[in-house]
Amino acid sequence: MLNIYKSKEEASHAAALHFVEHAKLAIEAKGKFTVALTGGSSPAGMYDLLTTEFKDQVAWEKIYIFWGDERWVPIEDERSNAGNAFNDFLNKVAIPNEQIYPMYKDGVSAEDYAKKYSKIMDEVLEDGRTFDLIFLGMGDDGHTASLFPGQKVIHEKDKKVAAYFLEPQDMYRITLTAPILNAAKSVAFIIFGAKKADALYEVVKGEKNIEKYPSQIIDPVGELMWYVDQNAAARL
Ligand SMILES: O=C(O)[C@H](O)[C@@H](O)[C@H](O)[C@H](O)COP(=O)(O)O
Repeated sequence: MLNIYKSKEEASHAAALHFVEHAKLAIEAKGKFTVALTGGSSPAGMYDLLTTEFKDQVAWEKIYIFWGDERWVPIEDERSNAGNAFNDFLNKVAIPNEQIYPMYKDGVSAEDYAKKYSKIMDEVLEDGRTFDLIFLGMGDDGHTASLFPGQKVIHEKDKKVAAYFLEPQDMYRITLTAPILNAAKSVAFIIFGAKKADALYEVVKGEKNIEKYPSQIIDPVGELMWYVDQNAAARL
């Protein structure tokens, strides 16, 4: 369901509520909530609300945090999705450290850690592959997670987690793959800003072309929610 909000603040509030409500349902049903965070700057407003207005509404000790993708850089690096999430969110709520699984580890290769991350998912997720909730951002080129236009990883069907060298960014990326993203009980896109308007139009209304617009791949067995502001939705 595509929800268009007047501002990114309103959209962030709705996305934070999505987190709180899905956490409550999952914890009531099975005593835990597994979520994969997106990277990028779009979740910042949601994190701010989860650590203030909504902080007392979540049983943080029952939450298990993964990531949808990561740049293969140390957590201290300003480009690190995990590093940013710790600074903006995880250092401010009481999730047990052993329930937070950064998608990066010093001293191992991205490829080896992709295999290890897949094993961690086997241990923590009830069937090794289904998240209760996955947040995704979208680039102005239509990528999501680290599924970038023209990259072979878009078509990965076997590995749950894949790592590869992303030429245009001169860095390794590690990412959940389409089968895992689409196995989720709930997927929520968070997309703001006019520079995303063309890509969002192509992803939602354009011709099917997952090579060019990988976000089109996202079609989860569960619900798909879009939290977008009117600037990003200008062409819809
Ligand atoms: O590691 C990453 O870059 C992200 O996971 C990526 O998929 C991000 O969600 C989009 O690039 C949007 O980024 P912004 O939210 O910064 O626009």
